[in-house]
Amino acid sequence: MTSIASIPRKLPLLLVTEDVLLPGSSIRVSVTSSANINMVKSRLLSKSSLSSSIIGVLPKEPGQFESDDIGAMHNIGTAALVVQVTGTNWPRPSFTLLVTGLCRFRLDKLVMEVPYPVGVVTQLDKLSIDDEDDDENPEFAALVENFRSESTKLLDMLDVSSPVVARLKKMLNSIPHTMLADLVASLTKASFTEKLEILDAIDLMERFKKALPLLVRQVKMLEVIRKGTSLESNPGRRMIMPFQNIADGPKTSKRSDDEMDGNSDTNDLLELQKKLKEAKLPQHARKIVIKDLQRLKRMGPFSPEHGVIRSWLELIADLPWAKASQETLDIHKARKDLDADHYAMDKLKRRVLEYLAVRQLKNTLRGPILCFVGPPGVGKTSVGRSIANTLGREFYRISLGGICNQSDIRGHRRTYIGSMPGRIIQGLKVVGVNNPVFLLDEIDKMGSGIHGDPASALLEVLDPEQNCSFVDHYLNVPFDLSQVMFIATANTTKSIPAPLLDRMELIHVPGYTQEEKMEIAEIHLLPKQLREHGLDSSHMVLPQDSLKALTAQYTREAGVRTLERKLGALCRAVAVQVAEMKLKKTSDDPNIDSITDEAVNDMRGSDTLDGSVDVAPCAIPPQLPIILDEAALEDILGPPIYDSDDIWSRLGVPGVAVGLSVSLAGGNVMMVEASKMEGDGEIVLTGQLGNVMQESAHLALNWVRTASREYGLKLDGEMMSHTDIHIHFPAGSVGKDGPSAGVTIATALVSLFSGRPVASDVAMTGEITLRGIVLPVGGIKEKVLAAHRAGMRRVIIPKKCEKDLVDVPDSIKKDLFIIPVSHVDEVLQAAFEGGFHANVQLDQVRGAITSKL
Ligand SMILES: Nc1ncnc2c1ncn2[C@@H]1O[C@H](COP(=O)(O)OP(=O)(O)OP(=O)(O)O)[C@@H](O)[C@H]1O
Repeated sequence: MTSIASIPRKLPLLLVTEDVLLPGSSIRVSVTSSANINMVKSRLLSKSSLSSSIIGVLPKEPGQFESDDIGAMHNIGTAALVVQVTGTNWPRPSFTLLVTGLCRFRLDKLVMEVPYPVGVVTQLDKLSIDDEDDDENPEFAALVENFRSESTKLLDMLDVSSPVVARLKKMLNSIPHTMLADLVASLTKASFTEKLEILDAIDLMERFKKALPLLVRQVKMLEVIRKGTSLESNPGRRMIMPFQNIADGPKTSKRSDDEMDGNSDTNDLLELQKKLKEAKLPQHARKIVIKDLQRLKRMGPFSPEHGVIRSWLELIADLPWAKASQETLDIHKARKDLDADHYAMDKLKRRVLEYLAVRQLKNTLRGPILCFVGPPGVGKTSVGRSIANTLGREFYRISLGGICNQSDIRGHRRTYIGSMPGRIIQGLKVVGVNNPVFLLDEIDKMGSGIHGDPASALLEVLDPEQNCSFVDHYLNVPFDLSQVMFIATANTTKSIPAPLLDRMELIHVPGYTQEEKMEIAEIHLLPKQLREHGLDSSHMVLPQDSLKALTAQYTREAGVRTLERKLGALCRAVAVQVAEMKLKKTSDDPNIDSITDEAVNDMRGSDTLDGSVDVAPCAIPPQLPIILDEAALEDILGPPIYDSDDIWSRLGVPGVAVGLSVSLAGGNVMMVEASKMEGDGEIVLTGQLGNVMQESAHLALNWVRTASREYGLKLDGEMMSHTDIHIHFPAGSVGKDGPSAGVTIATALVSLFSGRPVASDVAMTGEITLRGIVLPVGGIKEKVLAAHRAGMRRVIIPKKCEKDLVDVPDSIKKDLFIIPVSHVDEVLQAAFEGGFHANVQLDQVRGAITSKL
């Protein structure tokens, strides 16, 4: 049976209420309690050695099956080999184990109780069969003899076409008596207590004495049935399957509790059948479902496939095959709703309305999938939600960030343990209608692993030609997704696979200006936060100056998510004060209707509150509304995190210039610091620069070296060979790349070698060539906004990017002096106070080059 000589001293324990496993026999155990599930997951599903498949099966009194109560454990159990694990993880974990008993053990002590019990055990039976106990005791010998002859009778009455019976029949005389009693007892129909007594009989003689009456009873019962029902004509119906422990005999002998179980199972099945009927399945699905439902009815509840087929049928019954929300598409209402929910975002709103208008006219969903691209917190997800609201459709967000398997979209095949449907089908089950708005969030963050590319599965989902018959691997029946409206969001388009990108219409949602953020905070975020904290404007006022300080000094982001969080923190602080005031009033006058004690407790995180205790004494109770001035902000949120002055303090030193960059989080100002020291002519670049940025730094240095004579810089070959140049980009832990810092590095170097500081109110962006020509770069709107946020007055941009300024709000353009340039010389003229004059002859040559561009 097994090649091991002894069982491990420590065994993970499986608590079984359904049956008693006797050594030599096999049973199926359904695993549903949390301790047993934990044991299966951590011992059986994750390990594969033989010793990890040996577990201790401990019988547990049937009445206590709901709990994992360790106290209810029996102290004698059966060490068992787990032969098979089947089951599913979805919709809830449920496994069935096929276990074969090896030998008895005594539980000495528990060494672990959670997440599943592990005990130190003493083996009670031998595993080897060669050293038989001698049968010198005549009484014992007679008992065994009697037992063998009754066993022969029993086997004679069983169906020999069963391989198990045939094998036992052949082996009966050679089965050692140490195993005989257990083996034959497991064939008989006996109660839990009767079998437990056999398990507890450690002494062999006692074991035979306990097993013999059960055997005799079984033989007699079969004889009666045989006579009464002329079973000779149909012997096959009396089949007993020893290793499956279905020692039921003919159907007529079924116990009444079994029948009850059967009935409840039948009721469940009837209910499932009814649900399936109501689900109005399409013809192609109905055929498959009927077939599987028939199979399920024929199957016993312990069959390994039972749980799998049942979960699948339940999913089919829950899916919205024919259920849809009533759509209410009214362009005027849509415009109103979008305006009411979101400030600014004009371009996005316009495109969304166009999209909806075309849908209304054509009455179809075919067309590009809208993809909102922009930094975090600019409202991409919430616009998706507004679209669903205005259309009267259900909204469901599918987060794609980090998924890297095709099965996340398309599901696992049903043959896998723990298989489940993909996120699309799961979403449909949750919303319960077949025409929701699905927001595919963070489509740019999908990875690609060894188990297939999720992007290719998504292609099928988004393709109107194919998605009317989308096949999820788990469902394995086509589902029509053509009524689902998909909207995607992304922070960048760089990491979206080209075929997916091709299928989507990109709508860029840029970051907000300081003023826009303040408007959004005032109109949307603050009222929302007040509402969520049970407050209103009669409790709290945030003056304009405080709001300005909050946006400028406590947040630095393209969107408004941190701003919303900070407003939430202010509301929480005010809520505590208001609650305490009300509580104080209540304790003074119990008739005053007040906020509940629990609410105050919640806000303070305190466990108890019994009237007089715990209320922090308010020296002077604040007057309502509480006005949050800048000092109050500092009290609640701590000192300002961003000081717009810090950038100024580092300027005004030769070798420092301010550049502009864009990241996923929006635009940023970026300092470039250059310094020189004695050395061997090396150039050192620090600040986690990518390859393109490093090349750009070398290029800028070479341009400065070439142009040094014309600008009168002390930078000849002799000097360079004794000088090291260090260029640093602060915020060294943040990776940076791209060519757009070219002009900033060149300016910082010219400033370093000329000893003249760059004007402190100038920020710049642009790529340069070896000849000093300034090339266009991306992200102009974000960069200009970042410069404005940082308090810069002048922004140098490549001339070819002038057209991108249309996206910059007029209020910002009015505040800034934007200088378009085509050559580094123009950059230098603008960047240094009073300009930076080159030699006239070279100026003319350069003028000729740039005019040709
Ligand atoms: N223009 C706006 N008007 C009103 N509220 C806004 C606006 N922009 C953003 N918000 C609010 O900011 C919060 C964050 O927005 P949301 O979660 O939609 O951002 P997102 O762009 O989807 O971010 P992510 O890329 O991180 O998913 C929401 O509460 C949203 O209502």
